[in-house]
Amino acid sequence: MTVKVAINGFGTIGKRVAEAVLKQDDMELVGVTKTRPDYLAKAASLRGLLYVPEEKLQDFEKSGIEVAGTLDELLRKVDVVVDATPGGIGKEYKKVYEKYGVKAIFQGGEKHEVAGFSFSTLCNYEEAHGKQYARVVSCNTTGLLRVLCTLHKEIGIEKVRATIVRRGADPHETKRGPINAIVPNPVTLPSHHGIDVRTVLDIDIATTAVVVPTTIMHLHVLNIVLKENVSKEKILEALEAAPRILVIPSEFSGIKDTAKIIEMARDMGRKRYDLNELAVFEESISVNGKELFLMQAVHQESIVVPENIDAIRALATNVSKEESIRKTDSTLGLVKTFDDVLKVISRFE
Ligand SMILES: NC(=O)C1=CN([C@@H]2O[C@H](COP(=O)(O)OP(=O)(O)OC[C@H]3O[C@@H](n4cnc5c(N)ncnc54)[C@H](OP(=O)(O)O)[C@@H]3O)[C@@H](O)[C@H]2O)C=CC1
Ligand SMILES: O=C(OP(=O)(O)O)[C@H](O)COP(=O)(O)O
Repeated sequence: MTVKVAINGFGTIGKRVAEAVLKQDDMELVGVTKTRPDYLAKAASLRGLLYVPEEKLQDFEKSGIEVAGTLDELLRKVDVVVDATPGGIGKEYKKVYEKYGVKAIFQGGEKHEVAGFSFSTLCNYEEAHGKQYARVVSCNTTGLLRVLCTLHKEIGIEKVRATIVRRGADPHETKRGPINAIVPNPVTLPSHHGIDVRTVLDIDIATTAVVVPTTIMHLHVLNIVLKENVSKEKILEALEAAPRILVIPSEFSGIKDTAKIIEMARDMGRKRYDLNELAVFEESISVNGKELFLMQAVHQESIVVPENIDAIRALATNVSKEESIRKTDSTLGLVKTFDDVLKVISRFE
């Protein structure tokens, strides 16, 4: 079965999910929507994929950008819509999705209640089968859950305390900051990230967050109390066996910060230097009895893309979790180990 997909909101997340859908042999990208007639709208129009809300038709006509139809027309043609509009707007669109009986996947900027089900592949893929709505949790929550669900399943987690160092803006965002400050975010504790984790995984977790002047990645400092004493080897074994977690051997690789991780993605030839994998610094993993510390980096613009593709399958098909991960990760070219990274980089021309 081919799942017909629409993307409402062709921005940072939407354009990446659209490209990922195009790579799936069991999905068809029917169209994407734009509200502003800019270069991305023009590019989508050249592919015959551009749909716009009815009240915006005139703006596109004036700009000479040809549209394939209205958002309502697009929704009549599809099985699933991925809503990647700015946070809070998806809630308004839900009424339209309901009207056309189309399944919808929302993003982390929406509240859990909008979908009533928050999704993270490694944690709850199977529970999504047959649902009408799902919300792919935000980039930070996706990064946290990849590690936490893996360790909870393998060893068991008693308690998590974490600090999220958030990037100030995405690279294209001109009007955000800070430019020269570290901002408590929020100053009253805890931050929303731990609360968001609990919409998927019922564990004792509390998080704090600060925003810093960088655009490329978030960084998490995790302190996890496990249910039993562990060794560093056991943690490494669990993380290396899990999909979408890339352990970075900082010592010999020379990769000791987020700038170097992004340089690695550039050397790999990743489009827009995307890194769908969660990057865990091997050197940071330290264990004392049941207590584990580690640091990990999240490429905020791309980490949720594989989860969106899995969410489409989980809602609209009977494909198993393992098969969906296999299809998604192989089509998007995800790597499992640092040796795989080296193999990709060594293909330089
Ligand atoms: N950026 C990030 O790091 C991450 C974001 N998220 C979440 O993903 C969601 C989308 O964020 P992001 O991609 O960054 O946002 P962007 O602002 O980059 O993209 C949103 C797009 O939606 C379009 N849009 C705006 N208003 C409307 C509307 N009323 N109807 C249809 N389209 C509209 C805009 O394009 P135009 O108006 O030109 O058509 C814009 O390009 C949010 O919930 C966010 O919290 C999740 C993980 C990471
Ligand atoms: O950090 C993010 O989400 P999160 O902190 O809610 O996990 C996303 O990158 C979106 O962040 P923004 O709301 O600062 O644009």
